[in-house]
Parts: sequence; C-alpha cells; structure tokens
Amino acid sequence: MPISSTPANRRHLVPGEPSRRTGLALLCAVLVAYFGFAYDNFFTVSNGLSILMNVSAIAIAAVGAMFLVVSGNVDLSIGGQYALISVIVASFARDQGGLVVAVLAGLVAGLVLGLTNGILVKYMKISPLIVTLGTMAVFKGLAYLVSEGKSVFGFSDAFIFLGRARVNNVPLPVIIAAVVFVAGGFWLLRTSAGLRLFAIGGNQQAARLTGINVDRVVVRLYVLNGLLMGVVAILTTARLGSGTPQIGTAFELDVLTAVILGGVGFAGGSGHPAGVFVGVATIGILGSGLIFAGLADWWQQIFKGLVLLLALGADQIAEHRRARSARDDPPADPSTEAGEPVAAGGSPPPDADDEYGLGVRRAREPGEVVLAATGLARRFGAVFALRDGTFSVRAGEVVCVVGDNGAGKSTLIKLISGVYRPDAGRIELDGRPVEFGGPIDARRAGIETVHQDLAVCPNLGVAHNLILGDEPRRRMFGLIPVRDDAAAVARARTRLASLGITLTDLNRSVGRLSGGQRQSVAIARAMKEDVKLVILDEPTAALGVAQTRNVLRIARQAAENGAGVILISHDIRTVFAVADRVVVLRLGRVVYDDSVHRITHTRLLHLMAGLEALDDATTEDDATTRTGQ
Ligand SMILES: Nc1ncnc2c1ncn2[C@@H]1O[C@H](COP(=O)(O)OP(=O)(O)OP(=O)(O)O)[C@@H](O)[C@H]1O
Repeated sequence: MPISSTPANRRHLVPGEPSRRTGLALLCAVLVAYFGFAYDNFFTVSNGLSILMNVSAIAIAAVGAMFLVVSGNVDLSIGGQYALISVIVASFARDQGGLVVAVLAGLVAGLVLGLTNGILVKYMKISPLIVTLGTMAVFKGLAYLVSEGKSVFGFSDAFIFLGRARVNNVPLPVIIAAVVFVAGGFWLLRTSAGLRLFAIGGNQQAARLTGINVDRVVVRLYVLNGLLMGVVAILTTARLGSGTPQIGTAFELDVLTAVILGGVGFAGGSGHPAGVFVGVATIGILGSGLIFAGLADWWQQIFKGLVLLLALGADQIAEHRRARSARDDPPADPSTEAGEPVAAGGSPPPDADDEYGLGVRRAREPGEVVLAATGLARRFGAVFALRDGTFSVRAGEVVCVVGDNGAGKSTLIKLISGVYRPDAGRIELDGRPVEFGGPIDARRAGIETVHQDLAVCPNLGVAHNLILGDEPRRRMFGLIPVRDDAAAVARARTRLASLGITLTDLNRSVGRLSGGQRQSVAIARAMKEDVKLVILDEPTAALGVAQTRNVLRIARQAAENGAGVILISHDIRTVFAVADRVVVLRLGRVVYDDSVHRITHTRLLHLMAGLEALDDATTEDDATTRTGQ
C-alpha cells in the first residue's frame, strides 16, 4: 500500500487503519442494480423512502455499535433492549398519555440498560459477548413480563405524531437518524474522544498507560448505546402505534452485519462511518429486495446470516492482509535504522568499551538531583522483592540499573513510577518528598515510563500516538471542540526532531514501523516538555545492533535535553555505551552505585552474578582499565 507523506498543513488525520474492504461497497451497488432491473417498482420515491424508514432504526443503532466495536467491545443485547424499552415506552405513553413522559421513560430505560451492560462488562471483567448474550435473554424476558406478552397500544396523537411526522415529505425518524449518524461519525473521526476509542480498540493497555480512563470510557459507550436504543424504541413504538415484546427480533444481526460489512474490524481499532453508511444501505436494500422477491421470513434470515458470515470472512481476510502488508512494508525511514550516531558536539571515535559505536560525548554536566530514592522496600507475601533501593538520578544523567533475573529491578521501577506503593523508604522528586497513588500521579509529577511492551497503539499513526492522552484541541467555527491534528503534527515533528529522530510520514501506523522505530516513538512520547525523569525498561531487548545503537543514541539525547534517564538493561554493552552511572541490584539491594568509568565489564558481571563480595574500594586496576588514565 502506498504511504502518503504527511503534509505539514494537513488539518485532519483519519485515525485507525483503513478497512481494506471497500470492495464490499460493490455488493451494495450490485444489489441495487439487480433489484432495480428485476422489479419495476424498486426505483420509486416511495420505495426509497420506505427503505430509508426501515433502515433509520438500524442506522441509529449502528452508531452505538460502531463506537463499541471500534473500542474492541460489542453489544448483542440491543434486540432485547429494543423490545423492553418499547413496551416500557408504550406503557407510559398509554397510561400517562403524555409525550414527554413517554420519551423520558424510554431514554431513562435505555440509560439504565446500557449502564447495566457497561458495569457488568467492565467492573466484573467478563467478556462483552457473554455478558450481552446473557442480558439479551434477560431484557427479552423482561419485555414479555412487563407487557404480559401482549402488544401495548392506545397512545395520544401527539405521541404517534412523533413517529409519523414528515418534513418536506421526509419522515422525522429518517431525519433524526441522519442527524445522529452524521454527528456520531463526526465525533468518532474528529474529536479527541473519538481518537481514544481507536486507541482503546488498538491496545487497551497502552491507552490506559497514556492516562485514558478506559473503564469509564467503555461504561459511557454502553450507556450511550442504551440511550440510542432508547431513541430507536421511542421512534418505532410511536410510528407503529404500539409496543410489543416481539419487536427487535434479530435486530442485533442487522446492526452488526451493517457495521462489520461496513469495514469496522471486529477485533477493534479500525473503521470509518462512511463504510458503515454503505453497510447500513446494503442491509436496507437487501431487506427491501427480499420482500420484493416475496421470500418468506426465514429466507430473509438465511440471507442476512450469510451476509454477516461474508462480512466476518472479509474482515478476517482484511486483518490478514493488514498484517502481511505491515510485515512486507520497508521501514519508513531507513536512515533512522542505520543512521550514524549523532552525538552532541560531534562524533568522537568510539572507545574500546563502546561496542555500539555511539561515540557518546557528554556535552552537558549532570545538573541537580531530580530523583532520590532512599531505603525503598517492597515485599510480596513472604518474598522480599526489594529490600533497600537507595540511589539518585541527576538531570542530564543516564543511570543504568542492572541485575540478575529477580534482583528487584522491575519492582524498583514500579515503585518509582507509581505502579506499587513502597512498604518502606521514600522518594524525593526535585528535593520534595512525593507519594504516588498510581502511575497517573507519577506522570503528572513529571516521571514518564517506557514499558518493555512499549505501550504504543499499533493502529494509530505516529502523530496520534505522540499526542494520545493530551490531544491538542481547537474550536471549529469558533464553537465545536475538535482535535487539532495540524498542531498534533507540529508537536510531533518538534518532539522527534529534538531527539534526532527522522520519520517523514507522521500518519503512518506505528504497527508498520520497525521495532527500533516503534521504540523511538515510545521514547519521544515520554519526552514531554515538562518531563523530569524518563524510565526506559529494557528498551533494546528485542532489537538488532543498528536499531539498538539508534535507540541508545535517542536515550542519550533525552538526557542531553535535560531529563534524568533511568535505563534498565541486561546487556552489559548497553551500560558501557550509554550510561553515566551504573546501579547494580542484587537480591533486592543496591550493591554498587558509581560512575561507569570506575568499573570493568568483568567486575560488573561478577557483581550482577554475586560472584564478588561487596568491596567498598573499587580496585585501582579496575578504574585504570576502564578510564585508561
Ligand atoms: N507481583 C509479584 N508478586 C509476587 N512476587 C513478585 C511480584 N513481583 C515481583 N516478585 C518477586 O520479586 C522478586 C523481584 O522481582 P523483579 O521482577 O522486581 O525482578 P527483576 O530484577 O525485574 O527480574 P527480571 O530481570 O527477571 O525481570 C522476584 O523473586 C519476583 O518473583
């Protein structure tokens, strides 16, 4: 797939990977052509309006379903919600007689049902498929219970008018569906909240680490979905003049088919409202055409089921093609993979210990202490993961923390980045004691962590990944708050340039970058303007030599830009290539903390492995060997 470059003045970047299923729009065109030729009355205004009327319910519900599937969730209970809300609305419309009361009852019912689904899915940590399969049955059953299995009718004219009113001969439900669809599509593509749905669908953990409250977003999506089902049920009940528990049978089949047929990936993280529009149109035309053909209900079910299977099959093929093209794509910028190290102040010849040839020259003297950890301890049950974590990091300094497996490195880092609370000891940031209730607190205080699993969203572009959680915004027409992608690109360019990273296409999905480039993006994201400390957890673990060299150069540059850097590594060569100081952990204690110039490879290995007893005085030999002085 050709990758377009990102013009600096592009005002809008589409989030998520393209669906690669635009071919399915053809299905819609073929159906229209076939039914149009086969049946004389198919291409009439009244049939067009009747199709629009019939799909208006699907179109409104498809907006909620699109949001859910993009975020990696699903709601199978919408048919049950449809039936239950319909009989509730009908009961209120009949007994209370008032339009407002019936509408409010429908919206409140939708809100409660959506909230129920959201809470069950998120806080009970159950798969959305299973939860909503269960609630589908419950809601359906309740619809029969509430209505005693009968249709509820006898509404006021005002209520019936809501479903049957026309504006310029266009039914009101069609107009409402169009407004909901356009507003929903705009919200998904153009706002920060919409971008976050794609992020959650692409990598939920990464989204969470950028500070997005994933649970809250997902619960809200289910609530919104319930509200939209409220709108659908109100309009249909008013139009039909009755509420019945049979309504909504196989409705979820129609809606999900439209959404998946329309290119929304079932795995989450991709999709476009224009595709969903085509999906909805296809379902509407197919439904109408099958009625024209005079086929019985069960044939319609069979056809729609087959179309859903076709859509899911196409989704699988599209996923496969996406993965293959990501594998086959050349790195976006070979220069960032094999580029020569650029150290501040020029590139001195690499010394003997600098096996990566970084040629680091410290242009800046370490500044004030940014982080001071004293006596940090943490145990898990009977296991002392960390007994005495005492060390400090200065601004502009790279401190490598090394140690054998189980030495306590990750625990130390998790205490500093707010993942765990220490059992004992204290952390000072810029000379002030701090206590973190969670990672978000640490990030707010200026501590950024690049985790080993990178925590980037592979389905989002470079610029979108860099701004996630702190998206620049602007007001469209001075009124509507939207994401400011031009500012996002500008911010991304500045950030990448400050670290010497050259990626020209900032709209390229991060999943299509090489491992080294992905790591560079993750580090760049951590390098916020006000960052004080950057923690890099094994940043070169899975990289080749050229990529490792590049990532280490970027880590070094982060320090040269003024941040304190903690780098966890198992690789001794990394330590000597990039560190100012090295901290060795052994069995939960700091057993060495000194300049990298005062230790040899051998002694460092011995300390890590516990082969050398703690020796206060670093031997003269060691120091001489390393520094060559
Ligand atoms: N959540 C936990 N529950 C129980 N034990 C834990 C937990 N986290 C760490 N430990 C234990 O604490 C010790 C230190 O673990 P830690 O992960 O901090 O070491 P590490 O130096 O990062 O190791 P590695 O290099 O293998 O990742 C180990 O014995 C580990 O099994």
